[in-house]
Amino acid sequence: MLTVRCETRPGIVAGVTSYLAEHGCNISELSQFDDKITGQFFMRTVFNILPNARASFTQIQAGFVELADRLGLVWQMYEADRPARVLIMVSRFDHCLLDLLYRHRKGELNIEISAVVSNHLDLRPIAEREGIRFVYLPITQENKPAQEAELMKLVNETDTELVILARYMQILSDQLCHQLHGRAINIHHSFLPGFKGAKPYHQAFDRGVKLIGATAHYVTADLDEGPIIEQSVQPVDHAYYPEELVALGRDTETMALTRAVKLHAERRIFLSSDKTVIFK
Ligand SMILES: Nc1nc2c(c(=O)[nH]1)N[C@@H](CN(C=O)c1ccc(C(=O)N[C@@H](CCC(=O)O)C(=O)O)cc1)CN2
Repeated sequence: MLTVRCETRPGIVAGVTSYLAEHGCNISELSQFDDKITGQFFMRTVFNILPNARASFTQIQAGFVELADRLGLVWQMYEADRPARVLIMVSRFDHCLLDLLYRHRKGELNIEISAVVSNHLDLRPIAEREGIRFVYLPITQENKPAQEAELMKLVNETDTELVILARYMQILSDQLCHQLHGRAINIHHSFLPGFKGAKPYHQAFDRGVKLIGATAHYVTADLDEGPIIEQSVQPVDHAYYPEELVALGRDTETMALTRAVKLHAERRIFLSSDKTVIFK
């Protein structure tokens, strides 16, 4: 797989596809977007190296540098089926963790789970039952910097590519958000931009909405403001009390988060300033 982003200009698609064809590759998937507002160009290509190709993946990767520099590309080339290494952060709610573990076990998510990290012990049995390392990092205002440093040490030691906040209920510091820029996904239990912060289902009940939802987004220092990846909604009516909205919300949350993780793991998402470009 090859992902590319750059200032838009003629000849990028032709240059890239010609290079791959000349090196004995067959393109099986190609998506592109030319953002006329930002002047940015995005492309994702899936290709296979034909049996009679004279170049190996490593040689194709190395040979691409000259073309990429000439076209001013920001690019990455991957072994398409290499799983993305993820670390899952949880607090006390288990529904998003259980759904991710189930989809992973069923082979629906091309991920490798390096650890489950929590500020509570409630969900340790779930992780241990799956044979996944569980790391307990309780958070207080006093120990937050030290605990976040422990988290980053774990992220680096395990070569984690994506941190998933699966209803993790502590606010990450600005420094940690900067360190995890573009590689931390949170599930917010409302249809953003509505009902930010804590207790969105009670806010929804008080407002009398007819739809509730959940939003998976990249984590930024601005709470619930990160670039949106996936949203899911469900119809409700006057008969849904807050506890019923919470119960229904478990469906929208798991659906939005799992889809977002799948899109990230398949390298289908590009960050474009404070928004996303996604090739589904
Ligand atoms: N820097 C960020 N950190 C986190 C974000 C984010 O968008 N940016 N999202 C949250 C998840 N979340 C909403 O989706 C959320 C979680 C917790 C709170 C909150 O007020 N927490 C209290 C403590 C609550 C507790 O201990 O149970 C607090 O931290 O003071 C608001 C929103 C995850 N982190």
